[in-house]
Amino acid sequence: MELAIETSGLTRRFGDLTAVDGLDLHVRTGTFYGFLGPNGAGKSTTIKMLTGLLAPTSGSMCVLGEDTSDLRRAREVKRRVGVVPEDLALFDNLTGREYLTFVGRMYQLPAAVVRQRCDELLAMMTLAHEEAKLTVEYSHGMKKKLALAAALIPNPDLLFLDEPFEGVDAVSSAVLRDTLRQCVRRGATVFLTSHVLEIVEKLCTDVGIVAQGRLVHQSAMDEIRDRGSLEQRFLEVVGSDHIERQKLSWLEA
Ligand SMILES: Nc1ncnc2c1ncn2[C@@H]1O[C@H](COP(=O)(O)OP(=O)(O)OP(=O)(O)O)[C@@H](O)[C@H]1O
Repeated sequence: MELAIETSGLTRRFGDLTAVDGLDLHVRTGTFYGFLGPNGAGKSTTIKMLTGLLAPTSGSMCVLGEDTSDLRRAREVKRRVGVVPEDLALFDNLTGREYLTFVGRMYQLPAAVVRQRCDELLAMMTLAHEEAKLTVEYSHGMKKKLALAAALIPNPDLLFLDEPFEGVDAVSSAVLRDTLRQCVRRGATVFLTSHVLEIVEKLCTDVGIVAQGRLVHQSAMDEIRDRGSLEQRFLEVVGSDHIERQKLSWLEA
C-alpha cells in the first residue's frame, strides 16, 4: 500500500498549547481524504506542517514518499503538490491572471502551458471576465476560486485544500467537485478540510477526525456509511453530549 502522506507522532506546540498532538496519519495514494474536526482542533496547523509552512515541534512526516525534513527532498516534493492554504495568501496587487501566471512560472511550467492552463482555469472558475481585476478587489468567493485555480495549475499529484468549498457558489462548487474527482481518478490524492459534512460524505473515500490535536478516528468512508451517517460518527467521536449541555436558558423557559 503506497502512502501519499504518513506522519508519526507529529506534534506542534504554540507556547503552552499543543495544537497538534502526536498525530499518526496514513493517507493512501489515490484517495480522497477528508480531514475533519471541530474549530481549533488542529487541522490547519497540520496542513501547514505538511506543506512546509510551519515546522513541527516533534515527530516525522513523509509526503509522496519523501521525508520532508530533508530540505532538498522537500523542494522536490513541492513541485508535485498544490495547496489552498487557510489564509489563501494571494498577492493583492496582481490581477487574477498575473497571479496564476506567477504561480505557474514558480512551478517552472513552460510559458505556453501556463497561458493555456490559465485560460482553462479562469474559464472553469468563471473568473475569465474578472481576470484583469486586482485580487485585492476580488470578493471572498472569487479569491477562494483563484486560490483553487492556483493549486490546480501544476496538475499536482497531491492537493492540500483547507476549506475549499467555503464561500464558493453552488455552480462553481459542483464544477470543482467534478474536477477533484477527476484528479483522484487519474491517481492524484486530495487531502481536504471541511465543516460541510454532506459534501465530505459524498466526495471522500477516507476520513480522519481530529479533536484537540489528536486523531480520534480514521477509516474508509464506506465503513462509516455501513454504521450510519458521517454526522453521527463525527458527533460520537467529538462529543455529542456537548449539544445537550449547551442550551440557552432564556430559550428553554
Ligand atoms: N500561530 C499560532 N499561534 C498560537 N496559537 C495558534 C497559532 N495557530 C493556531 N493556533 C492555535 O492552535 C489550535 C489549532 O488551530 P488550527 O487553526 O490548526 O485549528 P483548525 O482545526 O484549523 O480550526 P478551524 O476549523 O476553526 O479552522 C487553536 O487553538 C489555535 O488557536
